[in-house]
Amino acid sequence: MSVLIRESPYPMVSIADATAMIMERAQPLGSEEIDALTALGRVLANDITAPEDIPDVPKSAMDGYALRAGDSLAPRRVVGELTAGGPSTVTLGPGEATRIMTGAPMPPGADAMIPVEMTEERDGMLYIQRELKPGDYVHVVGQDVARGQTVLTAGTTIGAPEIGILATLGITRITAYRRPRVAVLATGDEVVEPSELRPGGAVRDSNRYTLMAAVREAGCEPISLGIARDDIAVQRQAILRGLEQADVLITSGGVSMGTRDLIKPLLAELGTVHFGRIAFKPGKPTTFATVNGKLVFGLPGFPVSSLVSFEVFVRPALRALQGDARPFRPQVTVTLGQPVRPSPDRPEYQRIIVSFQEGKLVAVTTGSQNSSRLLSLRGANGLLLVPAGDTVYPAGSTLPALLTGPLIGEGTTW
Ligand SMILES: Nc1nc2c(c(=O)[nH]1)N[C@H]1C(S)=C(S)[C@@H](COP(=O)(O)OP(=O)(O)OC[C@H]3O[C@@H](n4cnc5c(N)ncnc54)[C@H](O)[C@@H]3O)O[C@H]1N2
Ligand code: MOO
Repeated sequence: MSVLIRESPYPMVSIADATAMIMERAQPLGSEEIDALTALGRVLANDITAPEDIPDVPKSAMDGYALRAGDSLAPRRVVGELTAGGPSTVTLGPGEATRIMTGAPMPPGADAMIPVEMTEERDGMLYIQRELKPGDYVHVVGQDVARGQTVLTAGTTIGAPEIGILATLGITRITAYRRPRVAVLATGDEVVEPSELRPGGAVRDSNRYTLMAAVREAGCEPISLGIARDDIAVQRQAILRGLEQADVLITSGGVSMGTRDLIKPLLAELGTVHFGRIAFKPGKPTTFATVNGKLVFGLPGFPVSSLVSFEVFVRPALRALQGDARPFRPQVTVTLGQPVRPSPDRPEYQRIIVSFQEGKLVAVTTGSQNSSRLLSLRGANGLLLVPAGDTVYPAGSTLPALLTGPLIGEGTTW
């Protein structure tokens, strides 16, 4: 029979030290050329400079008439019509105007335009109701983008506007950081596939599916390594298989003090364990190692500990590996909408719902913060940073929080 070890050989590190140990090893993986117009969610590896002015010629900003401002209020002869994309057939002389539509290039000779609402046209003549200055209602060359301007910087995550900017400039290929492949392994004799018949006392594997979804949300490619039972040879083989296929390995379970908690000794055998315990709740036994330069995270088995440890320690690393210039979630100050009891021995990341109310970010917790209660993460858009202690924080006091999802609000009210 194996023996229970009474004291962990791993020193308890602080959240800040754990983060520093991870982030110094989370360097971008390299880059590749990809299609720009389908690059949603990818991270740019190079700055993008505009190769041309947008617009490249002066254009009409409205539907109306192009004319010469110097002709003042005198009626003009209407000599043609210009549409966006149509042929440019007109050159304006003094006393002349041409109909022009929004987005059509200004004709030679014209220096302003007037919207149709400010005009009348009778018998081929244009009458205008106000004086114009040169440049009025004209979209000038380079007004939207100037040639040579840096329009996007390395480390930017491509969203819808960035795709539009690239399309506008005719940039159809970009260099993006490679997306990390992340292998996820569940461990435990009691853990079964959610689709299997569950023997009494067994636990369905929620962690692997939760973590793979979180990996995808973090912009990476998840690889499932299945469930490894609590056997050192089986787990060793699964870890090695994961490291062959992936850039990062995440395991779930088997990191605390039980006789079947095999992950820490295995990682120590295969590589270097940088820390094996964090003064942090939920997720004290979270373990970080490197094996042949690859990052390995041993996350706890409790479902909440697993996902909160992922959010706090793994996600920033995954964002940094793909070159994100801002790998961390934003930290804000929230006002408590209810009293909050701290954990006596460890700083705790309580799951909260943050909403914007009367000019303040107000946080309420998601109910019981038990490490096994996955419902405490349902609907949460933040993690409240509660320092260790004995004194309850009353409603109305303020604490720092990480925003992990969109703020709750009522939409626009004017
Ligand atoms: N004597 C001590 N015991 C424990 C300590 C300690 O310091 N001393 N730490 C506790 C803390 S804190 C945590 S967190 C847990 C984490 O333990 P493990 O990572 O070893 O997790 P397991 O024992 O394997 O499992 C814990 C719990 O989670 C369930 N589980 C496991 N895998 C999955 C999965 N894939 N999907 C869903 N649920 C899963 C498992 O059945 C257990 O109920 O240790 C404390 N113990
Ligand atoms: O760190 Mo454990 O997650 O407190 O239960």
